[in-house]
Amino acid sequence: MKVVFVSYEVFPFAKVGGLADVAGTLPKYLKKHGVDVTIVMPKHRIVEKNAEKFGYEIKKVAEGLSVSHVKTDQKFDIYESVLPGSDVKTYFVANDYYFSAEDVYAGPDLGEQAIFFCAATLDLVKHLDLKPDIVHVNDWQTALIPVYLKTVYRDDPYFSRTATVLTIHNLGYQGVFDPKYLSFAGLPDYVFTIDGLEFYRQLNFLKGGIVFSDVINTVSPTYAEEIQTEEYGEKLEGVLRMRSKDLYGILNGIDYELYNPATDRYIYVNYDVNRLELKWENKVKLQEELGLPVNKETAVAGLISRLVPQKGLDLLVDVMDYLMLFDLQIVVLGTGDEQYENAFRKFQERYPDKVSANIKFDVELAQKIYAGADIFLMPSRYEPCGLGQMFSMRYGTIPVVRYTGGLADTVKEYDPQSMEGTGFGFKKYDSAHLLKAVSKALHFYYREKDHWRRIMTNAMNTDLSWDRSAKEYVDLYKKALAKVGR
Ligand SMILES: Nc1ncnc2c1ncn2[C@@H]1O[C@H](COP(=O)(O)OP(=O)(O)O[C@H]2O[C@H](CO)[C@@H](O)[C@H](O)[C@H]2O)[C@@H](O)[C@H]1O
Repeated sequence: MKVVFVSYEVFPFAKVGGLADVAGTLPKYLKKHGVDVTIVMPKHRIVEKNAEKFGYEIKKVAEGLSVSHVKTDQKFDIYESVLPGSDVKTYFVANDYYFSAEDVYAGPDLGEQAIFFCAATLDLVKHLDLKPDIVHVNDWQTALIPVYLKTVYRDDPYFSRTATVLTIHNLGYQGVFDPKYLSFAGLPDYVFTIDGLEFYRQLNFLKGGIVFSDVINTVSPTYAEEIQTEEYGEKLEGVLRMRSKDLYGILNGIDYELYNPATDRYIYVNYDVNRLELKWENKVKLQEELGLPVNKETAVAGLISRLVPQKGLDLLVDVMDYLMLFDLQIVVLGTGDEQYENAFRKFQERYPDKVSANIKFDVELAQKIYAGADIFLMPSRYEPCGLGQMFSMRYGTIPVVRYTGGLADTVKEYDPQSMEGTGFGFKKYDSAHLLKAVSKALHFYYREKDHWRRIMTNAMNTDLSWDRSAKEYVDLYKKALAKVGR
């Protein structure tokens, strides 16, 4: 089975959030399950900058290609590389006007960029003669591809046997633009209806993907259910309910080779489930590096996140002063909305011995926190899957989460009777409940050390690898093929 996997972010070429992790890992595991997969992504400026750091080469394989259907004179080149740690070919759509901003989501015009990328991807597929059985697109930036295929390419024999799969990593980002982009895209007017891409008189790219893809999935079973409700549906619950027969939930995994405390080259000291004492050496080194008082006994809670409303940070901000009454250090790593960046900076000023606010994007420091912290905070308002809690469990760092979406599917409340469970959490979106969950975790950390060890062991022994989920994607591809009569 031939799959073209399309994503706006792919780690390590360019990463902003969890989408990049998935796009940089799932294809490797699909390959292990016999799928012939090729990745396509934009050649963002950062891609070349990351080459040396992450040890890959990138070379031009075609140039000056026109983009079909789009009303533009801009041409594109194709570059090629191989996903590090695998033999998965990766192709890049290169255009200096659209993809040369410092930041992946800056650039001249996100709407035009996405349109250009989607249309160019289909030209790239033909130019390289990739003959895909499946085009697998991810999130709104790539969601127009199924729209193109089911409209202007409808009668093109090259794609007549190609099925489409849309994975929704985050319904909170839909790509909503002025209707005038439709003519720029060269898409027919008839798609601009309530059953198509129209969304409150605007154009909604993700909605296009939901309507036109053969099958759709989200990144956890719980989130697949939640998004069909008003509370989590982000105004798309109606169309998602209409497609519910074709809507699935497949839990993400994490890269077990890259994220392994026994071999991770970014962390201070390697360890595993049988050498947990070494984990605390990571804590001490982390405290030193961040200028916090060094004390192996003190509980350290980490938070690594895009600093946006989705992540439930208002709950944390709300209870920070109370949390500071505990013997607890809090290490934050993130960038995002100014209000949260400033809030955490202020807490660091107010509690310099207890709070370390690292307002930056730093993959190495992230690993050091996953390894060095005792507790990982993830009180999300909603969470399609969440990778942070999985990385932290793999490193024996106990998650404290709000049980929503993928957090509910991956973290199990610890039960001291059965000694089963991998973390602590709460359901109601309320800061008092977060406070209670953190104090429960601290109770076990300080007073029930045997139990704490057991929770760490349970967390580290949980299977969060991609193996299981990659197989589910293969089944999903088969369902998509059945939809096009194959
Ligand atoms: N400042 C920083 N420095 C270094 N690393 C940082 C960082 N800020 C965040 N990260 C990293 O970015 C990733 C975040 O992934 P998540 O899945 O937890 O959330 P995100 O909302 O981005 O992803 C969306 O897509 C994924 C993939 O499907 C879903 O799991 C998730 O629920 C959905 O919201 C992690 O690898 C984390 O370590």
